[in-house]
Amino acid sequence: MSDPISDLVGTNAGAGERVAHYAPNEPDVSHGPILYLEDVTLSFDGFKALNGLNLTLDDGELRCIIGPNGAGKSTMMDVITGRRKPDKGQVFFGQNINLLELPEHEIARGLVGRKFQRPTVFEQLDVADNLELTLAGKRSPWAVLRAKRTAAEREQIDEILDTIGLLTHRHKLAGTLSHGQKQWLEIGMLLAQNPRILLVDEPVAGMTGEEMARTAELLVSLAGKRTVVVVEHDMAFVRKIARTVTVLHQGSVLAEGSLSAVQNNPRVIEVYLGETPCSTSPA
Ligand SMILES: Nc1ncnc2c1ncn2[C@@H]1O[C@H](COP(=O)(O)OP(=O)(O)OP(=O)(O)O)[C@@H](O)[C@H]1O
Repeated sequence: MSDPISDLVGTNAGAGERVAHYAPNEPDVSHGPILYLEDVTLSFDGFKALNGLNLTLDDGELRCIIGPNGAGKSTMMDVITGRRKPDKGQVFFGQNINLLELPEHEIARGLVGRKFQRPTVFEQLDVADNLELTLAGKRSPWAVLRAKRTAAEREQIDEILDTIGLLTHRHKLAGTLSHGQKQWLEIGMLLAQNPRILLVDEPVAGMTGEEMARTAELLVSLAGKRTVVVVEHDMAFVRKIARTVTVLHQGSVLAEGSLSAVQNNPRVIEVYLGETPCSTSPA
């Protein structure tokens, strides 16, 4: 009978130690966290956009990241996704995968998915074809149109359509969707790549109140199965979904904890000059 451990590859221990094995993309989350950033610094022409940043995310949590303009939020996401390499520091996925050693395209494949603020769907393809394109890793929209969908692909597409609430829109051209529906489709396209961590940048900018509420439900429903990181300025939305909130300022963590704890933190209040996140109306 085959031993499941011996089917896996990779080891993170020296000779004589008890050896733990992991498949190449399988993070060791036995201690809880799925992402560790330690003392990460990244400078642009001597200016430290990230300055000794420490951040730990637990596997399956939903984390909101807030911070004033220029705090380093986008740069942090660039580092986590491998788009930029820091000058200094460590970035680990689980305890065993050094993200600094992986190119961006490998990180995107099953490890970390990133959704940028503006939706980038294929407007001339229908909703299901958009999902198929990312699911199958097919190289072009033409390949999707030509190739026949397998039963497994159909099942996966249905599951994602159900998750993002677009089952009844499967045959609609993506270009005809509302802004909110395009954002959900793009989240679905990320899900099709099956990332363990989802980074979502300002998901509700430009959405109606109803779309915002559905987006909150969607992101909350994704946590648990995946780790979800939401970078958001809209405090009404953060209030709807927040568990743990991290406040970035000048490239490092200023405060972290429950939303009410960070809102009442004098250093946070000072940084926001009494505006958001402390003076927005209750949800
Ligand atoms: N390519 C770059 N070259 C020079 N400076 C940069 C570059 N990218 C970012 N910065 C600077 O680094 C700092 C952090 O920028 P970043 O975009 O990460 O902040 P942010 O928190 O995402 O801000 P915002 O909320 O406005 O999007 C800012 O002062 C910004 O001007």
